[in-house]
Amino acid sequence: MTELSSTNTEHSSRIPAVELTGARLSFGARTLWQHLDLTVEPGEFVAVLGPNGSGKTSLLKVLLGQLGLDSGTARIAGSPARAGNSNVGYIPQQKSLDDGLPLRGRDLVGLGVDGHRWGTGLLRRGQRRAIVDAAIAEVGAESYADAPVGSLSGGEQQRLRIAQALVGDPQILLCDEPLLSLDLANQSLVSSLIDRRRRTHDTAVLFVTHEINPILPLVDRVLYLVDGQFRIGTPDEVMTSEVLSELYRTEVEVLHVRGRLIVIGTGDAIDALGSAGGLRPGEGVHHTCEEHA
Ligand SMILES: Nc1ncnc2c1ncn2[C@@H]1O[C@H](COP(=O)(O)OP(=O)(O)OP(=O)(O)O)[C@@H](O)[C@H]1O
Repeated sequence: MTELSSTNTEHSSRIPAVELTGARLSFGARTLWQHLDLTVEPGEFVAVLGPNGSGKTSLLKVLLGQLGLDSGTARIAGSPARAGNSNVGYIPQQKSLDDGLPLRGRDLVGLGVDGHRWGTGLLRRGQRRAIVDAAIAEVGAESYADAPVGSLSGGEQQRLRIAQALVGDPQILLCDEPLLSLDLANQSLVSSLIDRRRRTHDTAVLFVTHEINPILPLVDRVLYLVDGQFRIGTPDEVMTSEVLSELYRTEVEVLHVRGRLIVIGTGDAIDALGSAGGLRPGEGVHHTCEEHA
């Protein structure tokens, strides 16, 4: 397998937010990915792309300590990946919250406090409230934080989920398609909240998406998974006709149209969305690229 890899030299002396070494994950006879080496530096924004079933969510589950690797290691901020790690914030795939759910916005955010670094039950009520209020303010959700979550729009719910993921002050944020079913304005708002967090707190971001165009200006590197193969590199290294044709083992064309990339020939949802790229010259491309056999 050929893989591209790159390192962010700017941060090279710090403990990586994520380190996967020789990682392999399979279910039964099917190997989702193997020989995966990925180091994500603090403050780095990595987009995880690939067709349905390529193992993107499973990768997040490994980092969340919910799935074990078949071989290799997964480390978060220098320690083995484990469940309940307060260094990890997680924004799960968006599911609309039930209308009748007896939960206010601030209760949803508060769930992120429990079991985190402050320890369950150790916080005084006032401290807990201050932490939750700060997270709500960080995403600008003050005006609806006391409303039942089921009554809120998708964009409002998503802001609260981000607050919930950030309330534990994580060093890494794992996002599973956080823009799904949001309109363009909310996609932009949610992406910029996540981007602001990594810039102000040096939080690393692993962002699973089928739609790279809305986040392309933010992306440092792409991990592109297809049918057991993968490539890692900057968007302009990975999002090319040559690399994607090799990955998909069929002719794939990447077109630059009005500042976006349109990918033709992959036969998956990315085609239908008419996106999967959108390189803007000079943005987020500061890495070197090496090839490994
Ligand atoms: N616990 C499990 N047991 C067996 N197979 C599993 C398990 N979890 C995931 N899989 C399979 O592994 C494959 C990868 O699943 P995963 O959810 O990681 O893909 P994905 O790339 O996130 O897909 P999508 O883009 O559709 O969300 C799928 O074929 C899925 O059915």
